[in-house]
Amino acid sequence: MSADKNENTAGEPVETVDPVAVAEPAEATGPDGTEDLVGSAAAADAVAAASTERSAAAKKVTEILSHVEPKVGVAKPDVILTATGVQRRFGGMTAVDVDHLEVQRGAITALIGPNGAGKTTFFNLLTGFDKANQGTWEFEGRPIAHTSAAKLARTGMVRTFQLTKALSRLTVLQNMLLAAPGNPGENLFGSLFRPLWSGVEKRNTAKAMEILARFNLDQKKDDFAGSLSGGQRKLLEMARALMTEPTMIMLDEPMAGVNPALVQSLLHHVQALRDEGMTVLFVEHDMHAVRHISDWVVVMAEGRIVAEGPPDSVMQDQAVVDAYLGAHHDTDLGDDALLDPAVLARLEAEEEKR
Ligand SMILES: Nc1ncnc2c1ncn2[C@@H]1O[C@H](COP(=O)(O)OP(=O)(O)OP(=O)(O)O)[C@@H](O)[C@H]1O
Repeated sequence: MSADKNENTAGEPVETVDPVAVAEPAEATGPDGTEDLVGSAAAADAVAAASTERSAAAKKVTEILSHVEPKVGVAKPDVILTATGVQRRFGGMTAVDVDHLEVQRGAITALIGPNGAGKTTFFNLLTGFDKANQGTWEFEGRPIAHTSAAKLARTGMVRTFQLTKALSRLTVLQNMLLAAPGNPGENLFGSLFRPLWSGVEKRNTAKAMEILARFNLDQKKDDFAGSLSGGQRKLLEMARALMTEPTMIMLDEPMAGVNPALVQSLLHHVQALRDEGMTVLFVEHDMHAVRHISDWVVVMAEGRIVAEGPPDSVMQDQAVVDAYLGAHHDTDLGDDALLDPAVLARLEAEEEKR
């Protein structure tokens, strides 16, 4: 998914959104070089150990979803987000044509599909970054079809953004503060009242540092965001989103540009969001990631949802294999061998020595 796709080339109006989010087109994520998400052998062991155990939250959501029939548009027991009859056309081409989708609260749902399937467009519609030609959708039972991304964030649904060039020139901490609700960029009038603002700033700084520590980025608070590795950038994107204390977090390709040796660590962080009670929806091309952490997978092809269900059964669905792999018969739909904790611990240790 690229930031330029957020723009509507059909010349139709797109709602004004948070300037943090759309300052400039995203640049490619960081180099594939050394990353230090896992700072020590002990930390690597901890991540590996955690990845082998399924959390209570994971087990619970798996149990709940095991009673849901894996068929397109199926009703879920505890829905946080619903989309119905959503269509988005560009000229004569229908990019999105979704009859019905329900997203289960507290689950990690992956949105996958081949290139051009409509994932980005659907994701942009859901998150208030584009307008549908028709359709309705609800978040927490409230209609959100005409709600901007900034307003959505205030209601508890937030999406991550690839770090733009402008944000890369700010420090890690400045990035966090800019993402805080009520920051001076969002409310210039408020920033005129310095004493009032400085109280907010102190609280926001404390909150930012707490979140950065959780992602092992607190030591980097004064570094320019642009100097972070690919994996650290992805963590900063997640950290920024958490500044709004969301109930649902939408992740834009969380594994893109991340050194494969450190994907496991990132996956662990995404799972932790679910384990804390957040609902996660993510668009992703990395099938290992999808298989490993998703509780539910939604597959798009040619604008429509062609399958949905638990990861293992969806990946074996013939319609998915046909639609998804039509053009790429050699695509690996998630070989778990790569996720073997021992292999990963070794890769991470090697990476650390470099
Ligand atoms: N702003 C736009 N103007 C015109 N056509 C667009 C626009 N955005 C997307 N499309 C078209 O809509 C279709 C769906 O694109 P979309 O980017 O949503 O797919 P995707 O599944 O996210 O693909 P990828 O995996 O490559 O990111 C494509 O044919 C694309 O060319």
